[in-house]
Amino acid sequence: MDHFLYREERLFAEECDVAGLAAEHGTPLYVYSRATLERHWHAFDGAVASHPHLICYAVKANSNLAVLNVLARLGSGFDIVSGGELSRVLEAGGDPAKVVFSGVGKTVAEMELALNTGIMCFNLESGAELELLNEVAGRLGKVAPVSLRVNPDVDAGTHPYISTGLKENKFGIPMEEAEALFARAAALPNLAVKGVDCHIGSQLTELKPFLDAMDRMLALIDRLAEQGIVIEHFDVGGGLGVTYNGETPPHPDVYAAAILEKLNGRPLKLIFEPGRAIAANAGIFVTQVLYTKDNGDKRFVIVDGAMNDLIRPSLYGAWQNIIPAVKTNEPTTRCDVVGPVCETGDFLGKDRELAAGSGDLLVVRSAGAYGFTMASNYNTRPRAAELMVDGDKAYVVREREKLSQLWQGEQLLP
Ligand SMILES: Cc1ncc(COP(=O)(O)O)c(C=O)c1O
Ligand SMILES: N[C@@H](CCCC[NH3+])C(=O)O
Repeated sequence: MDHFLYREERLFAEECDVAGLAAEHGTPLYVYSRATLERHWHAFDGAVASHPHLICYAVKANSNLAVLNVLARLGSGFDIVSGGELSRVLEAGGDPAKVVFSGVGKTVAEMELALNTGIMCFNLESGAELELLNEVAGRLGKVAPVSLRVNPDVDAGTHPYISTGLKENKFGIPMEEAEALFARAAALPNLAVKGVDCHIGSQLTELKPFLDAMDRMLALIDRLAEQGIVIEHFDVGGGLGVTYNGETPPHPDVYAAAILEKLNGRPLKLIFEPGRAIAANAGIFVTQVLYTKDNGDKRFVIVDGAMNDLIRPSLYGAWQNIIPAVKTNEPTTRCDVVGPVCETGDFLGKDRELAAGSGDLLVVRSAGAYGFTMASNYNTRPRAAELMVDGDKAYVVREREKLSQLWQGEQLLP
C-alpha cells in the first residue's frame, strides 16, 4: 500500500498533509514514511523467512540516523562502504555484528575501526586489500572475517554509471583470479574466509542478470568446496529496482524464490544488501515554485529545490515523478522543472505536464534513496531539512542546514 496518497486534492504522507508539513518546516524538504520503510524491509525479510539469512540494508541509499534506527529496531543488518557509515550505524543503535563492509578503497583507519568494532564481514575487492587487511588485523591481534567480492561479468542492463558487475567496472575480483585469491586468503593467519559476495548493479528490473550471476557464483562456491574452502554465506548484494516510471521489477517474494531455487539446497546463509528497494519509495522531496518563465516555446518552472538537493535527474538523466502537493483545476502546461543552480543540467524533470504557478508546492516522488545522501552544498546552498512521518506525527530527523555551518572550519588569511 502506498503511504503517499491524495485525500481529496491534498497529498498526504501517511496521516500528515504534505502542504502542511511544508508550511511548518519550509522547503526544500525531504519527507520519509516510517511505515513504508518498515513494510519494504519486512517484504525482503519475509521473502526469505524459510532460509537462514540477513538483510543488510545499504546505508548509502539513505543514511539518516532515524532511518537507520527504524531498521535497526527491526533487527536489520547494514552494508557500509566507509568508516563514516559504520559510525552512523553505531550512532543509530545498529549491531556491528550484523555489518558487512563493502567498497574498493578501504583505508587502514577504516579497517582498524571495523576490526575494533567487531563487524560481521569485510567484503574484499582486491588482492592488495586482502594483504593489507591481514597485516592490519595481525597488528591488532585479530582475525578478520572476510568474503571476496567476485565480479561475475554479467550485464545488469542498467544505466552504465550504476552497473557494477561487468569486467570493465572497477568493482570486485575477476572470476579468473577468484580461486587463487580465496586460497591465499585461507592461508593467511589473520583472515578467516566466511563468504562469497557479488553485486552487479543498481535499479535492476529483470531477474535474469541476478540469476546469471548466481549461476557463476554458485559454480565458484562448488569449485572452492572441492579445494576444501568451505563457504558459510553467500552475499548476493543489492540492486533490486523500484518503480519510478512504470518499471515492473520483481517483487522481493519472486526475487527471493528464484534465488532459493538456484541455491538448490546448498546450506549457505544468504545476505541481501538492498538499498533503493527499501528507501526510494519511502521518501518524497517537496519543493516550492519560485517563478515560471517562458522562453520561446519552452516553459520553465523554477523551484527552490535543485540538483544539489537531488542529483539523480542531472547525473543519470533519471526520471522521477513530479506531482502537485495540492491538485488544482488550472490547465496544465508542458514544462521543465528546474532549480536555481547555475548549471544547464540543473533540472528535476523535463517535459512534464503540470499546472504550477509561483508559490505552489511540487513533490518529487521516489526520493527516499540516493536523494539526501547525494546532496551537496554547491552554490552555497544549505542542505534541506529531513522529516520522518509516523502516522499523524512528523519528526524533524535532520534540521535544515544553517548558512554558518557551510563555512565552519574555513579560515581567512592572517
Ligand atoms: C556493494 C553494494 N551493495 C548494495 C548496494 C545497494 O544497491 P541498491 O540500492 O541498488 O539496492 C550497492 C549500490 O549499488 C552496492 O554497491
Ligand atoms: N546513486 C545511484 C545508485 C548507485 C548505487 C551505489 N552503488 C542512484 O541514484 O541511482
